[in-house]
Amino acid sequence: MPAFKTKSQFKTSEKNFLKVTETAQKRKFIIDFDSTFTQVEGLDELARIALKGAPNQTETVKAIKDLTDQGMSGEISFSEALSKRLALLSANKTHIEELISFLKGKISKSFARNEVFFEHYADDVIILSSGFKDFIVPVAKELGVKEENIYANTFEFDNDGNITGADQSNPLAGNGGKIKLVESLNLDAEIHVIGDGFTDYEIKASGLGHFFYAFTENVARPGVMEKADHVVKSLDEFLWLNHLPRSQSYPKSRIKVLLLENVHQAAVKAFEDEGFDVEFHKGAIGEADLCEMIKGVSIIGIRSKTNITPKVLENADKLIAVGAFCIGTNQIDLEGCTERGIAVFNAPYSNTRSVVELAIGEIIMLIRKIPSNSERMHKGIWNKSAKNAYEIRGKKLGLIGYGHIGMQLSVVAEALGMEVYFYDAVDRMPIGNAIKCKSMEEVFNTVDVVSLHIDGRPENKKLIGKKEFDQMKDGVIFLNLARGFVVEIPALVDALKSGKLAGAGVDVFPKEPRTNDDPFESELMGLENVILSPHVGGSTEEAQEMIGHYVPERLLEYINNGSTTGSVNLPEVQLPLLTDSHRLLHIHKNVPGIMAKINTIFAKHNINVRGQYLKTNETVGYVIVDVAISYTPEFLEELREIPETIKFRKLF
Ligand SMILES: NC(=O)C1=CN([C@@H]2O[C@H](COP(=O)(O)OP(=O)(O)OC[C@H]3O[C@@H](n4cnc5c(N)ncnc54)[C@H](O)[C@@H]3O)[C@@H](O)[C@H]2O)C=CC1
Ligand SMILES: O=C(O)CCC(=O)C(=O)O
Repeated sequence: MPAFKTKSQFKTSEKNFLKVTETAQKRKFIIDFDSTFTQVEGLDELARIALKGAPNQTETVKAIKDLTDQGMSGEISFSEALSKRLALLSANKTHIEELISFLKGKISKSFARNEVFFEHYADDVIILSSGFKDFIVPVAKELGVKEENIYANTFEFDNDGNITGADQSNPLAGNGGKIKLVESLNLDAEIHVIGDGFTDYEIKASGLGHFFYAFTENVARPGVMEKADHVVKSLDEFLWLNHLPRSQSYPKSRIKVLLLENVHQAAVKAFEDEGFDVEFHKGAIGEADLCEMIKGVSIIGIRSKTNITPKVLENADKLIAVGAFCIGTNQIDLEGCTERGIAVFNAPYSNTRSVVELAIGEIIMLIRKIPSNSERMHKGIWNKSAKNAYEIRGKKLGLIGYGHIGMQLSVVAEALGMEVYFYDAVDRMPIGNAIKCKSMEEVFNTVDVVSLHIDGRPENKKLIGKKEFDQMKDGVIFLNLARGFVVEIPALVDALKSGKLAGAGVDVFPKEPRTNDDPFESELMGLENVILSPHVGGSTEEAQEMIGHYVPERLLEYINNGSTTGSVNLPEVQLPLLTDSHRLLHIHKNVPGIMAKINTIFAKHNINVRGQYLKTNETVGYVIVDVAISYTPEFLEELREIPETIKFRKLF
């Protein structure tokens, strides 16, 4: 799904609507080029290209960059910065050609996705830059800026095409150049200036501009930001503030995404590429801190150790969606999320194989007594013996929980020659030759290896205790790679010490450290033939990368399009792409008569409905309506004010 609308996706009706909603006041938009229209500074890049391979390249490029920064932040005068930079450049016309093609790929992301604005306001967009027309014109024209509206310096060349300086007759080559230039234009309009530098602010300060917007998508200069009427992280924000045609109904740079527990960088990139305001933390966050951090956050990404509790939700004033970058969702108050219309997504199978491989590895290691052998070897003790070491071939594996992981483990274990027995709370079809048992006890009485693969629902707390260990055969191997709280640890310790269990593999614990800097403690530490691992069943590069793509895709589909595919708590709806309409997303309490109320409001306002979708579960209903663009704010307000409304969003 394309993240943003392209120009061609804005049909005539939408453009007409946008025309109607324009303010009567004539506006001109004066836009800076370097680090605003493009992500980079043209002269810095020209230096990099021209000095490629030169012995002093690094120092000279740095010196030029420093001068750019000093000039932009107002530390030295503009003309001083420019003349010093030109003196350091050893560039010619060929380098400019290379620069142009480089800059075309470096147009600021929020500019590139808002071609509709440049098209609509072609007569009113002015590029005003202390850079050089030689490279600005071809790049700005990419978005339809008119050449006659581009004001910048021009290079001077010698006969061999080498840059020798700047045309000094151009007012932009000197101090206060932007002010002089705007003055000369005699613009009879409300002037909005957008830029990242001090000279952009000076237009407003001189009284020639009405508003100054510090543009921080590429570079944030505190000295400039503090002077601004508005600090805008993207062009989307500027367009939204001014009710101008744009590709995002609400600027993504104002939507905060909080990613915790070191989720894969692919996730960070997915949100940053779309312009969201992303905050990333390596560790989990405790309830008290999270209650503060969650304020203003629209999307949160967690793994298994951050608890989204009722108290956290009480503080979640803007939360739209939760992404669990794992399988389990027991750490999330799902009921609370549903009541608040917060969509929860997880990654139901991206790490399944990783857990299965670890379980197989641990079964082999434990049945061969490798942990105790290895420990002795590290102490210099050689004890070569076959006593109580076995093959897994022909042994009986018992699975408690026969879901995604249980089933895949069943297949792999059979391929290695094990016989599989399983018990699941739900009537599951056996895969391969696996044998379904009627109870956990039946499994425990039968097998040589017990492996837990149940989920973390509250009823599973302390599912396995003394009684269950007693039901197992003597000398069994026991694995818990599911959730720590499902096993009574003192009972497990007793079973290991008494020899009832011959060994155990434990990956999950009732109390796990929140970060890698916190200590781990457990009564299981130091016991013979026990493998302890720090909840890494799903922690492989492959699984984490897959999850890092999968979960953001679900979240972005929901945020951008309204689709709830894969949601664990909201009714699932897979929606078509939105074209030439506005989409209204209404989550409401699922009570009798609610649809009648919604439809009455549509009828009263004579709304032209282009598509309607409805799905419900026991608690909530999710209705999505695509409408023609000619509706009124009162219509939206009435929908929002239906007492049963939980959440209401509009997308275009
Ligand atoms: N150690 C790790 O890093 C990882 C741990 N996990 C844990 O593994 C669990 C299982 O994952 P999947 O197989 O993908 O989940 P799943 O939802 O596909 O399967 C769980 C199965 O357990 C069954 N079940 C639940 N309670 C039961 C009970 N008391 N008795 C019998 N059956 C019961 C369910 O009916 C279901 O079939 C996850 O919920 C998660 O807690 C998952 C991934 C990584
Ligand atoms: O990788 C994690 O943080 C959690 C893995 C897990 O337990 C799960 O996927 O449910």
